[in-house]
Amino acid sequence: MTMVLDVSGVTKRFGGLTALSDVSFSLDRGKILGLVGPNGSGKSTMLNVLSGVYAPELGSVTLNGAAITGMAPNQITRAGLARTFQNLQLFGGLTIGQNVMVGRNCRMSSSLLGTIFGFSSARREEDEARETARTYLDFVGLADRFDDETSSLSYGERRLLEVARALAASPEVLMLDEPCAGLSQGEADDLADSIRQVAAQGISVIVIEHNMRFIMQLVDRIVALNFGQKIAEGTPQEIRANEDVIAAYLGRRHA
Ligand SMILES: Nc1ncnc2c1ncn2[C@@H]1O[C@H](COP(=O)(O)OP(=O)(O)OP(=O)(O)O)[C@@H](O)[C@H]1O
Repeated sequence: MTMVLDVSGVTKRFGGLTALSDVSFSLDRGKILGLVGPNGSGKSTMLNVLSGVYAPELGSVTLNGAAITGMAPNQITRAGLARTFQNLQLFGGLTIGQNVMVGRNCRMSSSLLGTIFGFSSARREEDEARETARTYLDFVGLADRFDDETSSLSYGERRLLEVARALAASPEVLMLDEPCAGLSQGEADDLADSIRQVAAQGISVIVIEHNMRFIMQLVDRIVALNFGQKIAEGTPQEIRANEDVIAAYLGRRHA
């Protein structure tokens, strides 16, 4: 097994609130990890730390052995971590294909001027980005919609478009924040198939999701958080039977 991502002792505070407290876990190449926990347990904060939105007060994150803690989000994407967002973040004024090409931008060296003045190197890169975008749109079943307006997509299709855009960055680790929100069970099952194919290509995946059926059938391992602390880690079967996890979910529901 090759470890790709190592999260060690991460603590993140917002004023007096400790959103993450000394959280550690690691992720091997081509494996799928589920991050679960009740509302407010720190899942999104962890994704935001990993993707560079927040710098942690303590702890470190390494990707292939190199520290990425404290890097800016665009540097982290270039280093190999790409993500989708809980609240969709698509560009409404761009076509579906252009939205995916934006995701490829971090791998392009041409300047905007080069593109505007039609330099041949810029044109080549743009052609390559277009091809990459087509490949990933095909992967999520949207290839025939390349030139359509983003607004023509259903909510579920927009989620798939976000996944295609993140994949266009050629990540080593793909992070999905509640990818099933707004999807039908059928669409969620199709998405699970696509994520398995992503992992089979050697890309590691971290997924936050409240849909437990989806998580349990999809992931290799689960890290469970509660009040910012890691309370359990194990296979889906182990987590399902873990008393601390059960108590965390029941406790929040009663509260
Ligand atoms: N920018 C912020 N400023 C202040 N507090 C924050 C901020 N972001 C998150 N928090 C707090 O940190 C804690 C963890 O929040 P986080 O969003 O990471 O939880 P979560 O597990 O993703 O929850 P949910 O499942 O509801 O999305 C919560 O108490 C939340 O209110």
